[in-house]
This record gives sequence, C-alpha cells and structure tokens, in this order.
Amino acid sequence: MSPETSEPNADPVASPAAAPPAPSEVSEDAQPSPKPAKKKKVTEAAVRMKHVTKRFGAKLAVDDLSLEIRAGRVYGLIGPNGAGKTTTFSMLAGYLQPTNGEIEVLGYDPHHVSELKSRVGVLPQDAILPPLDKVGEFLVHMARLQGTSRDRAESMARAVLEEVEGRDWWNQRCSSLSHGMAKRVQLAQALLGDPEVVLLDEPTGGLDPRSAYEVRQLIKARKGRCTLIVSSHNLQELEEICDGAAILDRGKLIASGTIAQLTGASEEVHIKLGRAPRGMAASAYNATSAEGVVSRGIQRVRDLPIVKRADYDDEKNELVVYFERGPELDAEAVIGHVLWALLQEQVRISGVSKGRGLERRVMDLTEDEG
Ligand SMILES: Nc1ncnc2c1ncn2[C@@H]1O[C@H](COP(=O)(O)OP(=O)(O)OP(=O)(O)O)[C@@H](O)[C@H]1O
Repeated sequence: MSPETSEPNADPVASPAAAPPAPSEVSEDAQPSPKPAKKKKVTEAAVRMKHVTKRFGAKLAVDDLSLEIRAGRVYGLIGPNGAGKTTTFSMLAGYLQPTNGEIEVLGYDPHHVSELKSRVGVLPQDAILPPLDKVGEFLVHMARLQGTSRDRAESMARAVLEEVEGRDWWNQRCSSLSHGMAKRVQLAQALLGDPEVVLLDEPTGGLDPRSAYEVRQLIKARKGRCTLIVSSHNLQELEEICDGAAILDRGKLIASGTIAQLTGASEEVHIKLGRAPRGMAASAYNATSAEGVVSRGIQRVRDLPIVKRADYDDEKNELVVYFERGPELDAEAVIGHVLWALLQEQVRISGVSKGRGLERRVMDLTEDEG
C-alpha cells in the first residue's frame, strides 16, 4: 500500500466545543455533539501535519510526516519501537519543536499555549505524578492551570476522577497508588475540562486486562465528544477503538486510512476451515486433488461471480477470498455466499473474519524492513 497523507473516506466532521468561531472555521455540515449547547468552533481537521521532520542530532526520529486527523475521531498511531510515535505526540503537545514542517492543532501552532491550554489534554507515555500530592489536590491544581476558579476546578477534578472510576482516591497520596491507579489518574488529568483534542500515549501500557478494558470503554465513551489520538502496541485494542490510524516505521508514514482500509475489511474475508470430521480420512477431506471435500468447496467458492480470487493456505487451513466492494456487495454479503458454497460441499468452518486484522497488516507492512 502506498503511503497516504490523509484519509480519503474519513467520516464527517464532528464539532468540538470552544471559543466563538472565526467565520472561516465554521462548517455547515457539522454533526450535533452531545456537549452542552454553546458556541462551537469547528475545524475540519483537529490535527494537520505537513512534511514534519524531527531530528535529534544525527538521528532522524520523524521523517517528512504528513497527516490530517479529522475532528471527532479516535485515531491510532501505530509502529514498532522507535517508529517515532512519542516524538510525534510530543510535537503535537507542543513539548518539542519540529525541525522542519508545519503542525496545526485546532488550527494553531501547538506552541500557542494560551490558545490551546484548556483545549488539548495530554497523557504522556512516562507521566509521573507528584508523589506527595493527594490525588484531588493534584487534579485541582492541574485544572487551575487552565485558568479556572477553585470551585470550578474542584468540580472538574471530581468529574474526571469519577469518569476513571477513582472517586475514592481523592484523599490518597499519589505515591500510594498502584501503577494502574496512577495511570488512570493521569488519564483523568488528560480529560480535565473536556478538551477537544486528547493525546494518549500508551494509555493502557502496563495495565492489567480489566483496567485496560475499562480504559478502552472510557475512550469509546468519549468518541464523538472530542478527537482522541492514541498510541498503543496492542493492535487488537486499536482495531477495536479507532476509526482510523497511521502506521509509522523508522519515522516514516508507511500507511494510513480508516481501520477498514488498513485491514482490507472491505475487500477480503478470511475463512478458517475445520479439520476432517471424525470417521473421515483426512486425505478424503483435505485432498488437494479435485476429489477432496475442501478442494471441491474451494472450487465452488472460486466459481462464485462475486469472487475475484480465492487463495487457500493449507498450512493455516485458511481461505482468503478477495472481492470488489460495491453498493450491494459488502463483506457480510460475501461471507454469506462463501459459507453457503462451502457448506454445500460439507466443508467444516471454524472461523470467519473480515479483513486480515490490524496486527497482521502491520506485520506485513513492517516485516521486510527488519
Ligand atoms: N531526546 C532524544 N534524543 C535522541 N534520540 C531520540 C530522542 N527521543 C527519541 N529519540 C530517537 O528517536 C526515535 C523515535 O523515538 P520515539 O520515542 O518517538 O519512538 P516510539 O515509536 O515512541 O517508540 P516506542 O514504541 O519504543 O515508545 C528512536 O530511534 C529514539 O531513539
């Protein structure tokens, strides 16, 4: 897949709440937002990066990265260790200046702290809480840095702590929190004041499965209320929560798009075939000759007019069926036809999926580069 610099089929624009809009930034077709009714500033892209490069001495950490992330989406930044994700986050958060290129967050250079301070929330990868502060105290302090009154800061702090299910930790010292609790307090800090853009670098890193699940639910619950940019090494997690993603490798963008585009969910289905039933010889079931049950089933699939190509991997016992998506042909319809064809030949099915999964896609794209 050739690198894309934006998402061609991206979803419609959502509408983050903010200061009164500049006329050029108002979009007529903005979707209604569940936030309280107040004047909205709508920027079509929450984040724009144009030919951004970041060097640390001789090290090229981010290499000519161009990206556009639409407002209201959950967007993943994916890549192996050292791909440049944290460097990208740090530039979006205004912690690092790019060496070259342009970055806009909500239409501003990220260094415009006064414009963006209450509108962008950040969970850095290695955030550390002040050990001696109590949780409530810390969150109130962070809320006050956004320029709010003490009362308002306290209600904001209580609301986010409630959101991360930490209401009982208000008087607990940060040093006494477990890793998972601390991560959730940091997440609460990133969500303070309902920011329009939230940058989450490894929000579930080091969390136990239940806490990670709860953080994912929390991110999903925020969908549509703000733009969330999330990095994680857990690709199943990103596939579950994200609308779109960019895949980076060694600082370069190697692919971007909606999750369906990246995984091929709109052009291929994977059918895992079962083994021979008891009592039937594996050779009669699985023979590669025309006599085998599986071979006949695959031939029937290949004969379907909707099927462009069908490849069978006998080591994985998997049939990959490629099709041309059209107004009346989507993956679900193809699955129906293919299963029917296979079942008519009494081929056993043990699993079905749309596309190849984000994990496999990332492996395919990055494997040759060592
Ligand atoms: N302050 C720095 N000084 C020198 N090199 C750096 C610095 N920060 C990052 N790098 C280098 O830039 C490259 C990208 O690092 P970055 O932390 O952005 O990757 P990443 O994708 O977040 O990796 P990981 O998944 O391991 O967190 C790496 O080769 C890293 O060693």
